[in-house]
Amino acid sequence: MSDPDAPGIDVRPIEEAEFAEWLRALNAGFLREPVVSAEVVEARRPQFVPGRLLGAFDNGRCVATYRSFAQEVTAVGGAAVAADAVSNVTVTATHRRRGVLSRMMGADLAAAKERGDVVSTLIAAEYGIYGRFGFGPATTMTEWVIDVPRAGFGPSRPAVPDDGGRIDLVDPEDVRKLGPDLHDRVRRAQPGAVSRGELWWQVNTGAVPFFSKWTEPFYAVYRSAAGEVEGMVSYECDDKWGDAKQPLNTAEVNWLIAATPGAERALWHYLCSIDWVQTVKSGWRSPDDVLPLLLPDPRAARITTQADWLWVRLLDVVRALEARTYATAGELVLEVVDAAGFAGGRYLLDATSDGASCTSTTRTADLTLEIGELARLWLGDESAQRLVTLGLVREERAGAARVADALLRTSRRPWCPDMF
Ligand SMILES: CC(=O)SCCNC(=O)CCNC(=O)[C@H](O)C(C)(C)COP(=O)(O)OP(=O)(O)OC[C@H]1O[C@@H](n2cnc3c(N)ncnc32)[C@H](O)[C@@H]1OP(=O)(O)O
Repeated sequence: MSDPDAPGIDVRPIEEAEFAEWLRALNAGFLREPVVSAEVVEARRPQFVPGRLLGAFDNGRCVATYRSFAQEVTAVGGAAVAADAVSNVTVTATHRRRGVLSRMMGADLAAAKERGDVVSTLIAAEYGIYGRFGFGPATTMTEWVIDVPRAGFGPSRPAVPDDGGRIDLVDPEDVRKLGPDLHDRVRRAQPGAVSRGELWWQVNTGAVPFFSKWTEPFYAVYRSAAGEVEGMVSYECDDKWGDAKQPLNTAEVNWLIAATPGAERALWHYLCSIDWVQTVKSGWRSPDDVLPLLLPDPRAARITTQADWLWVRLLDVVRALEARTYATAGELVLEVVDAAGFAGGRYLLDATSDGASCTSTTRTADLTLEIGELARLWLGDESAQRLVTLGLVREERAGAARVADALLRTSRRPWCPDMF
């Protein structure tokens, strides 16, 4: 596919023999050392799925990369929805702003629609990139830094959960064995969470040399009094000491998952009770994580990052709206505008406590909105009333945004624990 706007630049799915060159271009696009060892190429080879890795080529050199893969994202209520997850998007600096991303994105979204994927998902490097393609920020992420001495646990607290459970350090093999089932349980209960393939566990426990550098983290597992694995955390410490021989370690959480409130509380208490650790960095958490309130003094937790996280592009409004549950019963007519032509139309959402139906309708619309704004509402994170105030949703019937919020919003905010 050559394009009149960028003559000579060929955008197409790559061949497996081009994978190493594609990885080199990926590194160059992310401003990382533009070389890839044979070992890393082999470690990443499972990511090569025919047709799902796009590249742009100019004079035989790869100058842009784009990868999509099959994923499930959890809708409100727990249904797993088929997603086209987008990652590894780069256009080399020499070829930027000549429409190369637009061509790759157009081809991938069309293929995803054709396959029957309900949504496309991604984590955006920069806020301004993906809105034009119909994506909307559907979840938010918050990072906290905890000043451990100020948190108020005191030095005497043992790291034994107060509910009869226990915490043990385990090895990477244990994580690969115990993690997938636990994660499956967690993500199916968490709107906005996404599936993790087998490769995720290998990469994140150092079983395959995916990155040029790897530091082995600590892994701790929480088991309930009944012996069930209910929580797991991966964290690193930096072995820092001050001039006056005072311990100044930071424990930085790579990821923490918990299937029960008891496991969640116990793992944070554990992290805040490790001798020598003065600071705990929470990693990417839900904006309404209970973390600060778990501390005797919640002010010891300071927010260091708060930003958009999972972006969603609805490809099939009917299936997306029927997949989720609703807080109450009600009807809403949505005029959805989608310039790309994938999912626009006027839809009647009829929600009951037993499920919802969504059908094309000719009834007068209650709300008019772009497809990306519907993505913000889909997982319940954003408020239709706020979007009306922002001029991003138009109320065609007075009070319709309030009805939308009553139907769509959730008591806990959606969250995607993963970067992909
Ligand atoms: C899911 C992920 O992988 S996120 C990672 C994204 N990658 C990066 O950030 C790496 C560094 N950046 C890049 O590789 C490139 O600049 C990309 C991929 C962001 C954009 O690629 P390009 O080929 O330059 O984009 P393209 O020419 O198709 O741009 C289309 C439109 O998007 C706009 N746009 C592109 N990038 C940005 C940006 N970072 N911020 C705001 N607008 C942008 C362009 O201005 C253009 O707008 P227009 O149609 O009004 O003229």
